[in-house]
Amino acid sequence: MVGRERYAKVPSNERHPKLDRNFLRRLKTILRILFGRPTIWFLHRNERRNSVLFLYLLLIGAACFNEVLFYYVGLTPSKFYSVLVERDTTGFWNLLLPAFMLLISAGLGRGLVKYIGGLFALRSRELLTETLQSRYIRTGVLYKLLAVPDEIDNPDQRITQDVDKLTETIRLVLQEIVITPILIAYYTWQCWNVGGFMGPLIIYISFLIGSGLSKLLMDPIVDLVFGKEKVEGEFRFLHMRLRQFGESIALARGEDEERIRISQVFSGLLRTQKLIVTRELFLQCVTEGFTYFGSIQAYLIIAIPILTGAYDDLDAAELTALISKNVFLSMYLSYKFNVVIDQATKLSEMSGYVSRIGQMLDSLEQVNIALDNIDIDEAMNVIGSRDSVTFDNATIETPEGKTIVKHLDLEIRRNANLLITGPNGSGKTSLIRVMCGLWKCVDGSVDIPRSGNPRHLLVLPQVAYMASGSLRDQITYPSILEAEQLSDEQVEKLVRAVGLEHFLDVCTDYDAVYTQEWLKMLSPGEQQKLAFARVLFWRPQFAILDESTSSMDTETEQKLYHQCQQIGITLISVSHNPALRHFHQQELSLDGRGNHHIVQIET
Ligand SMILES: Nc1ncnc2c1ncn2[C@@H]1O[C@H](COP(=O)(O)OP(=O)(O)OP(=O)(O)O)[C@@H](O)[C@H]1O
Repeated sequence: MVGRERYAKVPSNERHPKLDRNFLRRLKTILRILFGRPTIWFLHRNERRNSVLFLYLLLIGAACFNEVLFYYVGLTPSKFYSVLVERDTTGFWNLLLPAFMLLISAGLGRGLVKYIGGLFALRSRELLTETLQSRYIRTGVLYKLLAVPDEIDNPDQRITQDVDKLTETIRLVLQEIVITPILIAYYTWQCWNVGGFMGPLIIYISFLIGSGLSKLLMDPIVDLVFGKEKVEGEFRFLHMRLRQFGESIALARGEDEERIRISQVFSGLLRTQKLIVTRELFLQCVTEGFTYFGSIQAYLIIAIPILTGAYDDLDAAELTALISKNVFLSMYLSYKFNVVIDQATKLSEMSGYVSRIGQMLDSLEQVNIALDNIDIDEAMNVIGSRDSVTFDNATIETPEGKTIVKHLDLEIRRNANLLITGPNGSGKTSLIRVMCGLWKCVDGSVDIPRSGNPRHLLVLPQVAYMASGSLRDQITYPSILEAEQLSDEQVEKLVRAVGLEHFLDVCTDYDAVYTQEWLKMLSPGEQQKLAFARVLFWRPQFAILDESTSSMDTETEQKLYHQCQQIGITLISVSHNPALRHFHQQELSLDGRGNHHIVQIET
């Protein structure tokens, strides 16, 4: 209950992510997924979380080492100035080899930091994606999240794209957040030593002005990045629909209409992107402006002690070397402050992604907690059962509150097939949703064979679902394990039984995996036939056929119904086809206004 209260309100209508407490809470949740909870011993049992932690520590270690190398690279010019002003040939040659070695090491170090950073981002993506998927693709969650459109927009985009972008920005921010403060402290101390307190003071003041300006310019970008990701999702969704319904659109000559709609969404997307680019221009101008100012600032800083006589005792070579060293130190210090400002841009992008992933995690947490606390069957008013399907005084409504049926008392015993009829929209499929636990009764209960086992209850919808997989997988769906047991002879027997023998010439490899191709290899009627092979394979106690033979030729339809009867499968059919009536013993007709009528069918 505590957990439920904590996640009680998912701000689904939240549109403007801010760097506020909500952002920090969500970031904490995401970091916990990546690194786990902090423990006394630092490390925990989950190997993959350990590896993210290990990669992160390695990244920080490599980045620190690289900074040490960079420090020596930065001091090298001052040494060259010193020997060149003195015209010291031996000193010059002695400097050359170590300088080259240093440059090569620094180059390698930089590459290594990027490489480890890449591995860290990849590992983080793996953990975050798998966490989201395991919470999202779960009984009771997937349908709920997709069925309520306002719950979460484009979950697919959040998992496939936003996670990737988030882990990339997290890598950059987490790397700099540790390294930059250490470097700022170190270079401040060094600058102070060379140029006195005025040096760091000037740099700090210019940083404060710069960061104030960038904060001002950053806030609107956060909103825009968030909005852009949403429109990006809509744009991709419209293109996905084009691919999915290409034939229907072509038959209706709807291409112009589709293009106009997509162009409208795309224009909106471009407008948002243009705004982001424009706003980022100002932010970039401030950032870059401060970078250039840093180079002049370095000379201003060293001018103070030189012109006030603090270094009058140095000769020309020593003074040149000192100027060069100071220029490097103060430029690098200002550069590091610019990195801080730059991180602000990264943070603004990150908050957009944290918000989108965080929202999804919140919604999933809320649904998952509800599922964990409640017995699903009981929550759906579906009681695990005996040998029949029973509606006991069941009143069913759509989620919008439209009454489908009131006070339904009905028992479907084994071998007493039921035909559900009624006009379109009267609620025939809704009854099936209730039988499968997707919707719940508002009153009364439904008693069905224990859900989740295709040997007890199998449902075939009107639009056959072609799973991604092999021919073997299609037949044994939803069980991959069963597919591994299915022999070639069984595959051929079942495919022939549903009247698809010609397909065996097309699909000769029963283990070849197809995804989209199923929709092109088989017509809608053939897809229904292949889906029906599942009924013959599983031989369930009850099969719910929701117009699942409507596209088949009459001969095959009759043959398959006859076969089910012979095997002893109890059928619950939704159909408008009077030729199927004689396969049933009773008929439930709905009128669409909440009334129903049950009649026994004479055979
Ligand atoms: N996911 C949903 N969320 C909310 N309401 C829904 C949903 N699906 C269907 N409905 C509503 O429930 C009513 C019944 O729909 P249902 O699909 O059960 O009808 P049906 O009798 O199977 O229709 P058809 O004969 O056209 O297949 C419809 O009027 C529709 O408005």
